[in-house]
Amino acid sequence: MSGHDALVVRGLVKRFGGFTAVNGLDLSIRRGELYALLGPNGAGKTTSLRIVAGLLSPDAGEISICGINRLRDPVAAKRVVAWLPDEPMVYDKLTPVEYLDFVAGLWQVEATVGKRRRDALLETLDLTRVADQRCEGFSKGMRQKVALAGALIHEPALLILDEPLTGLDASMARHVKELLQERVANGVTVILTTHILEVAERLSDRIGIIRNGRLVCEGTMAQLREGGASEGSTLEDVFLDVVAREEAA
Ligand SMILES: Nc1ncnc2c1ncn2[C@@H]1O[C@H](COP(=O)(O)OP(=O)(O)OP(=O)(O)O)[C@@H](O)[C@H]1O
Repeated sequence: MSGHDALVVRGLVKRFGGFTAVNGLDLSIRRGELYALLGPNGAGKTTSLRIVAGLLSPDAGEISICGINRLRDPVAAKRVVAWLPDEPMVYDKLTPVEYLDFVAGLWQVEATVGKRRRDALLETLDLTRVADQRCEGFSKGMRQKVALAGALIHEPALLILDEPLTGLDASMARHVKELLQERVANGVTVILTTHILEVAERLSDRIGIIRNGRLVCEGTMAQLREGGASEGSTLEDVFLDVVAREEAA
């Protein structure tokens, strides 16, 4: 495995009883890349990424995160990765400031550094005006942004987001997209799943499509078009074409 890649996954398998949700997944994602992992419902995206984030154990396979073996050195791997689920949990009784200070403390971020990062994240995500209000009255989108700030406070090298834009209004979605692009410009690797294909098309450097727990197609938008789609086709056209071809095979 290459120590230079943000993520290398080889032969990943996950079974739930007799059902194989991830079936020999291979992925290589470079540092500083924004990678969109797409696939139909139930394709195995969340399961695969939960394994990478250390929340599930695989039945087979190898995972390297920034050169760290995920399975052999889980504590070191956990320090460089952040996982944001589609319905993140934030503590209702805490304010965003208290929540971010708490998370920074868990990661043992030095206090002045943590405060600087916290204030910058609150500003970028347009949360400053609610920074001292308890999260209990917050909308889903606001909670998602607080959780995203929490995921970033220890400055992970690899950020994995499951459906980060679902349920966000246009302005909130823009803040999140800008934050992700800014992180990627600074060398952070971002992997996201989304069913909003225009977002994947516009934001990502590369796109992978999985079906039945396997990678069936991967590349830049230009490369995906070369794979048979007509000139000017959108990611939605490519995606539907790939899935239809796989189903027919
Ligand atoms: N804990 C579990 N127990 C049993 N089956 C599971 C479990 N978690 C996931 N699965 C099954 O594994 C398959 C893959 O699920 P997963 O959530 O990874 O798909 P996904 O690609 O993220 O789908 P979606 O786009 O709908 O979120 C599905 O058939 C799902 O029902």
